[in-house]
Amino acid sequence: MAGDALRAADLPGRGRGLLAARNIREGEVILTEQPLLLYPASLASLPSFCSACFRSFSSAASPCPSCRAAGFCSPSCAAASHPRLHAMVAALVPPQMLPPGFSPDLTAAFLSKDRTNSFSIMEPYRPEVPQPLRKARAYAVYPRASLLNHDCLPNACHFDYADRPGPGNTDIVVRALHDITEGREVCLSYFAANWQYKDRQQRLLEDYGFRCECERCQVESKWKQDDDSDGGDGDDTMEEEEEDGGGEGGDDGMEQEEGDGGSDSDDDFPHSYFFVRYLCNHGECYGMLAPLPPLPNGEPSHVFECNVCGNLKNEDEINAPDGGDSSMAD
Ligand SMILES: C[S@@+](CC[C@H](N)C(=O)[O-])C[C@H]1O[C@@H](n2cnc3c(N)ncnc32)[C@H](O)[C@@H]1O
Repeated sequence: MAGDALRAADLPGRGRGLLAARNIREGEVILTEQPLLLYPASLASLPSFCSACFRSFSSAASPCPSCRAAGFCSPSCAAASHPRLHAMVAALVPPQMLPPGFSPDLTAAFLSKDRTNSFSIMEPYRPEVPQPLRKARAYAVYPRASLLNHDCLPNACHFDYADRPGPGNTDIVVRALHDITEGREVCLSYFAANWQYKDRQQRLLEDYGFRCECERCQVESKWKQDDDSDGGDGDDTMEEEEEDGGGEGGDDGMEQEEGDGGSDSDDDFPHSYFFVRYLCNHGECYGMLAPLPPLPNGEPSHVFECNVCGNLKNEDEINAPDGGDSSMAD
């Protein structure tokens, strides 16, 4: 598809955001870019992943000769960013000026607190690992993707392919969930789309500093107060706290209260189509199902890919009465 799909704009009450610079087709890759900044999610994650490329180790790691905390999967990674950071800090700042205990890894841990602009690069999905225990291996800030605002009914979602061989494994790929008209804002959901209203609002206020007034929140704010039983969530977008032991889980609450005034009529739950079509029901991954890019002849692919478990689903299965809880990958 020709032409840049996105343009940045100042949006009242939302800071900057990205608008569709032209009509965008469902499944289109609307943005692919390299991180501006990439750092480990926590010191604890360092032994599991290469500290330069963030791929899982397939053989024994070579420890960083400077800090011994980090490890590398190959000589080229060992010569890459992390050792250069040690050297740069040493060259720029005389050792006596460094605060006690300073290390690049500590710096990375501080950077990981910058929650609002970072995307989590998650551990690979494994069905046996419950979503609350799935951790980020790294955080990444991207020049343009970090301008994407949140909507609880997003029109795009992002993919990362951290263990993919070759260059670009930490690039972000943003795809359109459905057709987007020129001029519309392109938004992601900053966490799994099935979170309950109160959990969404709490997270967005506490971690991102705003009260969400999207179309979905306007409807759901009128619903009976959600149960207070869990703060469940399964965040994989703009990054997730790791050190607090998780505490976030895939919340299966398709959330309207049942009984006691709750009703599942279309009037009360006008966005049910969104969850049927775009929420992955494979295992408990709660990822977004985004159509694959359009075919060379411009036709929609009719195949959807989950951005968490990688499951592929035919549109026919999604439209099946049982929601098609099987997959092309199975
Ligand atoms: C990743 S940044 C997105 C880019 C940001 N708007 C900017 O100007 O840099 C996340 C921040 O954008 C703002 N934001 C994102 N979605 C929003 C929304 N739906 N309504 C209001 N503000 C939003 C919040 O300030 C949030 O902390």
